[in-house]
Amino acid sequence: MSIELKNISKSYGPYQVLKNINLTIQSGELVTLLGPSGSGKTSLLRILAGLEFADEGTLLIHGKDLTDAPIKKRKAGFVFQHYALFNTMTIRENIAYGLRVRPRKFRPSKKTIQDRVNQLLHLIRLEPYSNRYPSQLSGGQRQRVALARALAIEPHILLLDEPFGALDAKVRKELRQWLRQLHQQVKMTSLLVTHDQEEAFEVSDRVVIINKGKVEQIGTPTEVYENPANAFVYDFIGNVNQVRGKINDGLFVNGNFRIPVDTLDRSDGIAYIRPDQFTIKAANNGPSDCTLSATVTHIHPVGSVIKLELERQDETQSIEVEVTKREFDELSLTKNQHVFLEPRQVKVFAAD
Ligand SMILES: Nc1ncnc2c1ncn2[C@@H]1O[C@H](COP(=O)(O)OP(=O)(O)OP(=O)(O)O)[C@@H](O)[C@H]1O
Repeated sequence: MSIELKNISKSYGPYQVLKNINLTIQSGELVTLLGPSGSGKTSLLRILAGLEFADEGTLLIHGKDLTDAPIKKRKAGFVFQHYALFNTMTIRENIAYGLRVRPRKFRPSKKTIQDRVNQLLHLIRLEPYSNRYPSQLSGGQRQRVALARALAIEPHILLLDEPFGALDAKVRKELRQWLRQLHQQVKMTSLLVTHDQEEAFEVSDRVVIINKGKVEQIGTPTEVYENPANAFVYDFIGNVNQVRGKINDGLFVNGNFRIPVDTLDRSDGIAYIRPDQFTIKAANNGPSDCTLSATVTHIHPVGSVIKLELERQDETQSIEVEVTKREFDELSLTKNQHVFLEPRQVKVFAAD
């Protein structure tokens, strides 16, 4: 089932939390809303779920206008950060709950419910735990049960609001991989809300970057990482070096560092360069204007990657660079060594 949000806006009193949101989620896609705290992610999810209503705009699910429809009509499965499992029911009973409480007319037979629960227990890999109570499970296991319970009712769409937010880093990582595999099996149209970049990039088909109630960029994780649409996205996604300078006559200038830019407008500008987008050279034999001259001040090996801190020679600014262990060994870099940094990719945006 596809989801289409068209020109969705929402205010609480004078405060506009969502501004003209347009988003289409294809059938079977897993899309993540990623943004800082207070950017409007949960508000958008709640509008989709029918827990809130938009002031303006349209919501279509599988082409059907459900903008003003109540929760029931949307056939959404939810999983929230705080698993609301029923503590007095076993895992099996928890998963079966949504089907068992249906009016008699719509309730599947006992056998059908049992088969569905068995299938879901298998899917979440908790068959041996089916007769335990939630308090006898770990936090990660409980969230898997919450997901099975959401899927039991055969929802048309799945809404996940920081489902792993309350779990520790290692468990989160395991559950991310598990969610990705699970999604490949069930192919349910899903919207995940998170402020965890790694989580968003690891599990999603596409990511929606949202800030102050506005969509900043929509794309695959690779598109968003490699080609951020604007300064906010550059800053928000991954580590980045910012070099502040002036844009004038089609050139961005900061000290001895000059980069041609598309605009002829005069303004302050910021050049963004990711730490892994530098080529380090012992001697400057490239076009000198596009190269930063710097001295190595710190060397931090982090697994197969070496993080370097360097101090520019023409300006007071430290630059972060990441190289592979192999590059590092080939260059035989040492502390206090003077090198030239040639950015392979730089993007300049006018400073606000
Ligand atoms: N019922 C409400 N009444 C008034 N303001 C609200 C209400 N719900 C949310 N807000 C405000 O709307 C803004 C967006 O909130 P929302 O929960 O959608 O953000 P979020 O991106 O999900 O944040 P977080 O990551 O911290 O959960 C916030 O400033 C919040 O205070």
